[in-house]
Amino acid sequence: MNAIRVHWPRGLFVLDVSLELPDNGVTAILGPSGCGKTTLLRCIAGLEQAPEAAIEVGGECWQHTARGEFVPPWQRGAGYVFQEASLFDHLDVRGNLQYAERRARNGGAGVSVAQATELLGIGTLLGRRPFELSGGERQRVAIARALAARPRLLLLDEPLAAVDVSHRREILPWLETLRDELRIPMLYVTHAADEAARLASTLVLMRGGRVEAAGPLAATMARLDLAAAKMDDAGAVLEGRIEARDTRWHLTKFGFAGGALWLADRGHEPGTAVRVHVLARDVSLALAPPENSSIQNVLPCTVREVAPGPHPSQAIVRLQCGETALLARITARAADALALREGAHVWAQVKSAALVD
Ligand SMILES: Nc1ncnc2c1ncn2[C@@H]1O[C@H](COP(=O)(O)OP(=O)(O)OP(=O)(O)O)[C@@H](O)[C@H]1O
Repeated sequence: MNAIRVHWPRGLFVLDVSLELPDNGVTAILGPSGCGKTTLLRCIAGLEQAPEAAIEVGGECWQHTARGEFVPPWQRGAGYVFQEASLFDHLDVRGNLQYAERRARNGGAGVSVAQATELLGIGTLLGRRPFELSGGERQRVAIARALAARPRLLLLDEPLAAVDVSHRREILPWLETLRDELRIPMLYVTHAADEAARLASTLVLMRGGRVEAAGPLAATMARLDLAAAKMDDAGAVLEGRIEARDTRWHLTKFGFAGGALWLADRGHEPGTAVRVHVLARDVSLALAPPENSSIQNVLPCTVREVAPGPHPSQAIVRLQCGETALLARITARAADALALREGAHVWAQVKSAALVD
């Protein structure tokens, strides 16, 4: 476990965070603009010196203000990837990676320049200078450079914020590869729930300088007591596998602990482990299995909780579908008409769901 405690009043804004983070996998820090995500990351990296902090990573103390300890950023072994790749323009890609490798600490994760190059698929770019790269390529090089410094912890501050949608699609699979193949814990700052849904195993929700909630991704996303449940992109994350493909209709069957959904086929072979993000606004409810409906995906569920939605006309419902939580956003009038209460049996109609890619 890594322990992070930071208290920093900055005028009207107070960053007040106390977190325990796992030693592996991706922890997403999700929150609206201005909630303190970047300041927290910069404190962990040592780029900011909070007046009251205790930061311990991988058994090393990086800062302990009460004991007067502050390890400077270059001795921390934290890899940092910014929103916009800050590469050295006078060096080619190889030179950028070698620079990082020369500054690598002993004892960090064992990733050589060659491995970082392969993990990010940038072998053909090594001779190019940064101005000869696309936005997505620059960001992949920036991530490889952070890895070549053999970090103990990889800090990613909205690495996809400055790239367009097609480049996001290009970079995300590489981040998944890092997550699956390296044993470096990653802290991934974002304000996009779908990025967190795709990459993270742990979710930290921040609001107004504080941690609103932290815990396993799927369970935290399904909580109705958090502000995130009232956002337009509120939804549940389902983990499962591709079970079959219907090539005639270009559909694929996704099975999870609770049932199965038919989704648009993205070419995954049966057996592939995937995640699906089902937005609450795409789920409607019925008391009996609907007949003659255009909706293909209907799941038997039990109501666990009904809470007010983002607008007084709306309600948000947490459902249990087998072992899996689902969220539905419906009108408050419909919730009343269906007499939805905890324990009620309903049929959830999933209008649309997407593999998170
Ligand atoms: N140098 C500073 N002095 C005082 N307050 C600051 C300073 N820099 C940032 N802030 C304030 O700290 C708060 C948190 O900023 P921060 O950049 O950490 O938020 P964020 O969640 O990363 O936002 P975004 O998603 O927009 O990047 C903001 O309210 C900001 O106005």
